[in-house]
Amino acid sequence: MRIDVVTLFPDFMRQCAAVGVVGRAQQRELLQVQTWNPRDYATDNYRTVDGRTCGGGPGMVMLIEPLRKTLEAMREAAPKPVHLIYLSPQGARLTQGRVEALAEMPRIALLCGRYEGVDERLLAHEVDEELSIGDYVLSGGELGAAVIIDAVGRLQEGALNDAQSAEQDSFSNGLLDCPHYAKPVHDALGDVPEVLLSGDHAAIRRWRLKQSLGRTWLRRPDLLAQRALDKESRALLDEFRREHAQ
Ligand SMILES: Nc1nonc1C(=O)N[C@H]1C[C@@H]1c1ccc(S(N)(=O)=O)cc1
Repeated sequence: MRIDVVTLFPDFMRQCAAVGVVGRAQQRELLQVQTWNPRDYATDNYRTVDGRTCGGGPGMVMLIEPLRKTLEAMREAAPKPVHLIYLSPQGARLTQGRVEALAEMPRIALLCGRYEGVDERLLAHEVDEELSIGDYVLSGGELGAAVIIDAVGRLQEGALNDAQSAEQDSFSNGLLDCPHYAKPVHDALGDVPEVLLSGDHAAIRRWRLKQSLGRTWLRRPDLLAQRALDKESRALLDEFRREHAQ
């Protein structure tokens, strides 16, 4: 998979994509992250990429022309058609479901706004999708781009080894993940739950599912409402609720 990033801070984006699982995915050529700096496509002597917002008021807006030239060069750099995503608080909220869909695409591009954002005409003409990582305003879209690169990059086939399997991740099955423990079995902070030491894999699976259901019920009931539960899950959640009520 190829991810192109249009950003005024290419070094920052390259560093974000160079570490950990995503960095390893790039080394294994499972993922390619390519940055494009609109300042390289500004034609005036000052390499201007922003302008005053029309109608007055504070703040600057990213100009059309440098971005249009940047996107043209980005599209021409590789034959694969590109799905262009703009990071903004006005976008649809990023979810794991959307991450999984994006991870299946051969090529996406991430447009990172700075200042007050990007000229609306450029957005209307060029952007395929607007996504938000949360209901707050950042100083740039780069952190949103980094989130997408990480969430999508780790899902590339071969990026995670067995110990890091994505299957158990929170949201991978629409539920929050269960709690995890490592040695020592006994600690001043408490003991590892007995069932995890039992070697009874069926009991461990049931315990983990019950904990996932219970945590989701306690912390994110909205996720539970979106999910049909099978007979086993309903029974385990009822058990968790009864124990929680005691
Ligand atoms: N939240 C976010 N999720 O992804 N990106 C986020 C973000 O805050 N980006 C900000 C730098 C850029 C920006 C873009 C658009 C607007 S605007 N005029 O639409 O309000 C304001 C700020």
